[in-house]
Amino acid sequence: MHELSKQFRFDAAHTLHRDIDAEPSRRVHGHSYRAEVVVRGRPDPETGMIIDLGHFERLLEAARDGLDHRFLDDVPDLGPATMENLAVWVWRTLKPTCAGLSRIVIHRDSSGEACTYYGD
Ligand SMILES: Nc1nc2c(c(=O)[nH]1)N=C([C@H](O)[C@H](O)COP(=O)(O)OP(=O)(O)OP(=O)(O)O)CN2
Ligand SMILES: [Zn+2]
Repeated sequence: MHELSKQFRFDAAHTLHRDIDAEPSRRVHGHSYRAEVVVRGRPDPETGMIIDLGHFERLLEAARDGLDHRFLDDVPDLGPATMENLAVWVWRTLKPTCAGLSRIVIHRDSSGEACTYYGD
């Protein structure tokens, strides 16, 4: 069994209601994110690939389009724009087209934070 991964970056703004550092979090502010998408499977014996990385990149474009340079508070079905919810949103967006989807990791590199979602 193999795992193959590809990443995309997006920059987005949001507000967040929380009980610590509440005031700056409630103001509109932005983050740079890196999303890592992992698929799991056996390479096709003829192609030697789980999925061609060119196809993989095109599938990921749908998720990137929905998040990059967006106000995340307005993204349908996201809920509070936490890394947890972003991971679920990317999973739900890719699941119908991305066979063998195994996990989504949302990174915020500037602060050394990451959240991983393995599906339900
Ligand atoms: N469990 C989670 N907790 C928090 C999340 C999250 O996604 N999941 N997100 C936030 C906020 O986005 C908040 O803006 C982060 O604030 P803070 O950690 O104070 O960091 P900075 O805004 O200073 O980070 P930079 O990216 O370096 O500007 C809070 N909690
Ligand atoms: Zn934030």
